[in-house]
Amino acid sequence: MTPFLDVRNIGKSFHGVPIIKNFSLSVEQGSATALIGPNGAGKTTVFNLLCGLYPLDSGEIFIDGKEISKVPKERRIRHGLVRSFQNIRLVDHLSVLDNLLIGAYIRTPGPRTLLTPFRLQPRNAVSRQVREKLDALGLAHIADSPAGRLPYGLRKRIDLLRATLTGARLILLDEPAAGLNPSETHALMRQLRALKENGATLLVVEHDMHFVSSLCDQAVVLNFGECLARGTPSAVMREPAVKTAYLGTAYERAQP
Ligand SMILES: Nc1ncnc2c1ncn2[C@@H]1O[C@H](COP(=O)(O)OP(=O)(O)OP(=O)(O)O)[C@@H](O)[C@H]1O
Repeated sequence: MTPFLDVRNIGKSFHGVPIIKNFSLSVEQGSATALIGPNGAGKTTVFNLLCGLYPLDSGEIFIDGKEISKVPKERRIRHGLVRSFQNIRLVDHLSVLDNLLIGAYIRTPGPRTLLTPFRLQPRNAVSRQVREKLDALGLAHIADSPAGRLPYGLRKRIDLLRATLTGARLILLDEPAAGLNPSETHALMRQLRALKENGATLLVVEHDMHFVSSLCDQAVVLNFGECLARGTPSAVMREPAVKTAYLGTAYERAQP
């Protein structure tokens, strides 16, 4: 089976220093993969390369069998690639519904539709569909609230819903659980699992290994820009090389 995301031997240097070295990654559709590793390992750089923020020095990236290595960053969304950032990027003074309409209208761009989110045209079928999506998450009651007034956990979920409304098929998540309390984490987890069940493919950078184990089918460990281990989250965390990378050689010496 062709992987949905196929990253082949990518490399990137900054100022002559190799940061990502011959890194490959294969992700099946409808699965969740965690990209983990110690600070400075290169996780964010891999995300930036996937999004097209930096050009690749070497290697290729395919989404659903199509090469996107040279597709400009703003066009990658057409291939179903979206990124949900750790710092939420909602428009605070707009309502939840209007924020979501911005996501939904990215699927149907054009001068006429671009005006619609800002109430310059009558509400239409898209708005009804977006309300239904909110309702399905049990969030219909916040549709008309200004996004900026919501608690952080709800803003996070709206940000994720907006990303999915763009027609996203591959969602990159930057530390989704950071800053959430346990009940917010649980609600976000449910939303992410539902996305997976509906066929979305998730790639997650996350330090919370409990979250990773609950959500992800595979974990890929990056260290100094290279793949150190891959497998199920629990299997990779048992690997001595991974423990050493996270905790230093002192950890290994302390083991019986
Ligand atoms: N634009 C850039 N120019 C120069 N060096 C960079 C650039 N982006 C990243 N780096 C360097 O690349 C290395 C990897 O950084 P990156 O942010 O990808 O790591 P990370 O695994 O995401 O770390 P963390 O978990 O701390 O966020 C670091 O040494 C960083 O300083």
